[in-house]
Amino acid sequence: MSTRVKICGLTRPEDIDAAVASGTDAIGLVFYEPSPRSVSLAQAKALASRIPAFVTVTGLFVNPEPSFVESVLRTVPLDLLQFHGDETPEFCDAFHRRWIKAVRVREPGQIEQAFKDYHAAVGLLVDAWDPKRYGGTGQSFNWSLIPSDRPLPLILAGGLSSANVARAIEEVRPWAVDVSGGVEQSKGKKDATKLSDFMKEVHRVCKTD
Ligand SMILES: O=C(O)c1ccccc1NCC(=O)[C@H](O)[C@H](O)COP(=O)(O)O
Repeated sequence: MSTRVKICGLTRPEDIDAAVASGTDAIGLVFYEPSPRSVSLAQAKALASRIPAFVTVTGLFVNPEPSFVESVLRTVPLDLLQFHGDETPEFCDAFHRRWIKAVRVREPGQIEQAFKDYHAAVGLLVDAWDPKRYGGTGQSFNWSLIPSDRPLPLILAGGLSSANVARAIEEVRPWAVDVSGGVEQSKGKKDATKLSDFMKEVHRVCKTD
């Protein structure tokens, strides 16, 4: 088994370099101002320029204005859009880019419904629900709510770290895992040791499988 990894919420050049060196498959840049991990267009352009071929540059949005997404796309070479709010399937599909949709899981049946509603996505990201925040909460959720029948690649997020990612992969068998807070020293600043420990755990559990 091989589980892909996306590291989300990077804001510093040195964290991009560490994430790329660790072997991550994708990097997430947050375009959502209330987040402590939010990046400006200029910052994002500079960060993206450090990311080599075959590492996916993902732009994360929460209920954006279409004109904002378009302005980001004109400036930053994004490979993939991630919609982490209450966007409709039609909205997500309007930018002529590949996209994934995040679902904040709080009740049974929600993921099954999202697979139907967002069938045009290239993946479904499942994250913890929180009453106040859209994501990056550092909280996990009840993985037994994740169905085994998955019409789209499933990306597991929410409260992952080197301490639980191996168990998460064994129990959930996701296409990919997504981490932010679990590899940070403080909000928006990644920790090179935590990052490398996280990747080692993913590679260890994938090798033994
Ligand atoms: O990272 C943020 O601050 C954020 C804010 C608003 C919406 C989404 C956000 N992050 C989304 C991600 O893809 C995170 O990686 C995911 O929520 C998991 O975060 P964590 O539980 O901290 O690993």
